Amino acid sequence: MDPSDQKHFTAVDYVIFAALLAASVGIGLYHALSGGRQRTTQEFLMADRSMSCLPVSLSLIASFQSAVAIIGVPAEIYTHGTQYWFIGCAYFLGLLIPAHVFIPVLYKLRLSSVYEYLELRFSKAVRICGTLAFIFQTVIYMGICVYTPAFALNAVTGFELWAAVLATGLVCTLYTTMGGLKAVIWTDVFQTVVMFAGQLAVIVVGVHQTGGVSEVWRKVQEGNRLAALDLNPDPTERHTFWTLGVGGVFLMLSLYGVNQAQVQRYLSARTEKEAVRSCYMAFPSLQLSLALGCVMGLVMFARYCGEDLADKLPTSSRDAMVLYFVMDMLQGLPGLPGLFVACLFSAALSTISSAFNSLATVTMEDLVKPHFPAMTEARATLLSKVLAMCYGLLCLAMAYLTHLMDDSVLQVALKIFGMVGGPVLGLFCLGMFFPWANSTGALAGLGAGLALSFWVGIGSLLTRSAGTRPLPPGCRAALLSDNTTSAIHTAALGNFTLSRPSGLNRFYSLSYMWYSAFNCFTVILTGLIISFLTGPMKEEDVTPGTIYPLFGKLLCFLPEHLKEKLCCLTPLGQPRPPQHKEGNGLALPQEDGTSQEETDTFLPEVQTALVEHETTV
Ligand SMILES: O=C(O)CCCC[C@@H]1SC[C@@H]2NC(=O)N[C@@H]21
Ligand code: NA
Repeated sequence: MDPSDQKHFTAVDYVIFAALLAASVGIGLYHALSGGRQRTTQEFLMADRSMSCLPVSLSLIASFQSAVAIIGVPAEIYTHGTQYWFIGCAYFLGLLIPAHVFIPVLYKLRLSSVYEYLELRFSKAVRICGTLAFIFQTVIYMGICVYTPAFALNAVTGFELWAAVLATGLVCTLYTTMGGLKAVIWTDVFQTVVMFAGQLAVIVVGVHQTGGVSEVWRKVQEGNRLAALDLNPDPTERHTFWTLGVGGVFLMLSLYGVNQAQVQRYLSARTEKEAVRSCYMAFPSLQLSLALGCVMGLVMFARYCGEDLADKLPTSSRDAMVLYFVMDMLQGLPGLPGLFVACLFSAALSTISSAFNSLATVTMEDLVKPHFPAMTEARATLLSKVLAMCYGLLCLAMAYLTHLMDDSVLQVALKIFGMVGGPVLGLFCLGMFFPWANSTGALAGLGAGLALSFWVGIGSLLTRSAGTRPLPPGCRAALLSDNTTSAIHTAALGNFTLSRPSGLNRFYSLSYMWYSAFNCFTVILTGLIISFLTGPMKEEDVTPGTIYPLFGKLLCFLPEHLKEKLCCLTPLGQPRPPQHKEGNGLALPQEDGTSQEETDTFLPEVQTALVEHETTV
């Protein structure tokens, strides 16, 4: 890249970027010195369960909208067209099911770690496996999130790579360690606003500099970037309505239904209704952030017509190109490049802080506290803070590994969610919807799910399965300028049919958008088969409140007596006929027989069961 193309920041830009970091630290400091001053784990990890739905809903967006999406979505649209936008269809069920299936079950159990559910429903071993899977997935994902903004910045502006990574990591560790979940949620709110502002600025300036909306629309149409509804049922087709709209639902459920970072936000809400409302309020913000990313990609296409700017960039990665486009648009408008960089780092910080905090929570609740029940509050809180710091340093190391991957960062992130989040989602579905499932089945299911998902995931990396090659560059204006160019493009389009993979290669070329669904079903199927082979659980052996009567709801048209016969169809929260269970089984009668619906508070018998269970362990 010749020096004339190097984009530079003005002093104003650095001031805006520094102001963002300072504001985040300020919010963290405020929550460290106000309220209960983060002296208990209930406050540090659960925000005293006092949050209202607005900050929770914005924090839900921020947790999984990082620089990966800010850079990755425009790069995706630029390269492959707007097919990816259909993932927005997955947001309906992707948020409705968490709101009406997962939250009602998880909220009433008043957990701190979502993996406590796995012990209540199955066994301690299943809980530990779920926790370890989550830690593995989140540490890798954090690495990508820290590395992405720093790498993109460095590629375009020469901004010192490791200075940016360290700045991000340290600032984030600082305010997360000081202010706990309250600080993380309120910085998420602030950072989400900065994120939207930065993307909007680029779009407005970009459209203006590319000749206005009609000009952008014309070029985008000619470059055939506007994807039609692709109903191709082929599961190896990378992006179709089915892989994005249906496969995407399972991706959303693994994140917004059972991921610790999101569940912790639901559980930090004042009441269950506030938690459900925050899910509904997340919907428009999610659609807005998806739209901003896609429109930014279209404007970028109208500007460069699909060229890869190889002569201007040291790397052919489309991700870096997005930053080049932004600096190209905002150059000469002092403060705006700084705003966009602030937007990029806001996206990264809000995701990384959520990851730190949720990692510290599950490590404390699932791995430490069960072995040190007598630990004092002060020591537990101190240990939580030390953990947040250790995870911060660990993710800087993961950032280094990330730059070894040459795939688009969005693709890598979504693959990780599918490979690990999918099996964990399957574990929770097995537990909530199938009362017969036992812990042997759950462990076998999780093992099968992870084994298969890594086989497919690594297989697809090794075979570099063709997948969908990028659409050819070019807007008609460029084409018409030179007949030979159009001849070359026609030729390129001509042999554009993909070589149909066969046999095992077909298995490896399964679209990464199907990983979540595929792995989820593998876990459920294997889990049920093993459970029936090793003696299915009886309804009365299952801990009260850990089952969601899915079939009861689906078959609500059946007469009551038939439902009773099918055992698991007692609707959620109906008083169970009193029965006594000897031994250390978790099943205990509900003394007062109140329906769970009425009690938004902790189920007393589950509390005693858990304590009893732990003392006998
Ligand atoms: O942006 C990231 O850090 C991760 C990539 C996006 C994760 C998924 S994609 C569907 C859903 N919508 C979002 O905004 N994030 C999640
Ligand atoms: Na974020």
